[in-house]
Amino acid sequence: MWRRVASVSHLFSHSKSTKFNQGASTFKIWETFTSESEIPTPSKGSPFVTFVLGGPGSGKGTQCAKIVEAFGFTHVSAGDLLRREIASGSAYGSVILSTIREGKIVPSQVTVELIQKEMESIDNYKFLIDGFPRSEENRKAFEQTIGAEPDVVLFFDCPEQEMVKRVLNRNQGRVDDNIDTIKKRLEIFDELNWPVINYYSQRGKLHKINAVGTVDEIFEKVRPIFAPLSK
Ligand SMILES: Nc1ncnc2c1ncn2[C@@H]1O[C@H](COP(=O)(O)OP(=O)(O)O)[C@@H](O)[C@H]1O
Ligand SMILES: Nc1ccn([C@H]2C[C@H](O)[C@@H](COP(=O)(O)OP(=O)(O)O)O2)c(=O)n1
Ligand SMILES: [Mg+2]
Repeated sequence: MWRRVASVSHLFSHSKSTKFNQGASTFKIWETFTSESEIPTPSKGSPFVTFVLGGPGSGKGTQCAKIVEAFGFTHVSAGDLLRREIASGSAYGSVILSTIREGKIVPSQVTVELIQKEMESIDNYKFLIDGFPRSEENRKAFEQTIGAEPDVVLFFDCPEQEMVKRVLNRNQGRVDDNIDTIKKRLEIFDELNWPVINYYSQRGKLHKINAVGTVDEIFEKVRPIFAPLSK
């Protein structure tokens, strides 16, 4: 069952009543997950949550688009939600912008609240949460606020040099896609990502994917993970 155990609604003005905290009919926590080759079978009405991890430029967003197409997931990108918040001119926009520009991680309550609102607004039960959790703080905030764990965690493992090359060629006009910010992002990624990876590895939820190769080659490594799910 998904339940909100800590309210962060003081950060944003919206209703406290959510589809995630309305009782036993909603969302299940998968406490154990024993085999890396098996995924839990989702039941209609329960969310199937996949966290998508990897450094900047490792190909998370690109692979998410392929997974959406093949398996009918809804893509929820933490970075996109934060950029949307900046563009909306919200009170938090300028703080989010300066945090991203500095290559740092936005406070977890802000990001989790945005993810939660987005999930609540979507009429699907299969979610890809891209670029989250980027730290143990992120991970714990999601658990505490939403009261759930992911079913599957993908980790796109990519050498730094390749990530830098891809980000510098990304051409999306992002404030963090410059060499100075990338260096900081990679340092922070190196410092904060591994505890999250270890956590999910120990819980048998982690699928580590070598992210070097063509987009299609990488997707062929992703596909079998979700093959048991129909679209
Ligand atoms: N396998 C790949 N090989 C080469 N370039 C790639 C590959 N996957 C993605 N890219 C490109 O690298 C850049 C970063 O990819 P993206 O999916 O945005 O990564 P992330 O979301 O992890 O930062 C994009 O310009 C994308 O088109
Ligand atoms: N969980 C998250 C996700 C993103 N952010 C911020 C900090 C990140 O550098 C930016 C951009 O994230 P995004 O996932 O879009 O970046 P990449 O696709 O990995 O290049 O957003 C965050 O603070 N916390
Ligand atoms: Mg991305």
